[in-house]
Amino acid sequence: YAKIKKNKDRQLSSKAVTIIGRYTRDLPRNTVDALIESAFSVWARASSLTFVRSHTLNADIMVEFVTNEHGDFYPFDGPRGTLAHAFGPGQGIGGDTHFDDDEHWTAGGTGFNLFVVAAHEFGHALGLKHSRNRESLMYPTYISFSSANLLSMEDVANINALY
Ligand SMILES: CNC(=O)[C@@H](NC(=O)[C@H](CC(C)C)CN(O)C=O)C(C)(C)C
Ligand SMILES: [Ca+2]
Ligand SMILES: [Zn+2]
Ligand SMILES: [Zn+2]
Repeated sequence: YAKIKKNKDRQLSSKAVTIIGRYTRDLPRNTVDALIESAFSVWARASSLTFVRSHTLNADIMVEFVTNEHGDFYPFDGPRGTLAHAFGPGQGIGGDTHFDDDEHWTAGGTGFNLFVVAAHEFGHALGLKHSRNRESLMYPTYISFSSANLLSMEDVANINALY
């Protein structure tokens, strides 16, 4: 029974992801898709989570690039300052992740690394809070990580405590 139960839980830890609205103009569309996908794979590798790309509007995690006031109570603030935000798991806006398109998004080099920021945001979308440790991906300020070991031991322990 325990095995079946584990598998049942495993099914529950599959998340559908839809990217909506205008993509950032800083990067080619397929680069954005690839960076978002690799940000999810950071969490999939460290847990039993799986992510499936969707095009429905009721996916678990809706991803979009927006600026300033954008329909939730957390308007963005122009260039720099807040880079992005994500809502914890739940119905409706739960899990949704917004990137401030007044930032300059990059795949490496000058600007803010979309892969790193997305991995942080998806941590929130999966239910993680901030960490006080600078080596944690869930540290509240942007650090251009070496994408090698993005997750700290604490991050891995925390995601596995949830799923
Ligand atoms: C460069 N600007 C920063 O470092 C800003 N931090 C952020 O924008 C956080 C995202 C980073 C960590 C990817 C917001 N956050 O926690 C979203 O879940 C400030 C520290 C200025 C707020
Ligand atoms: Ca901003
Ligand atoms: Zn928002
Ligand atoms: Zn955060």
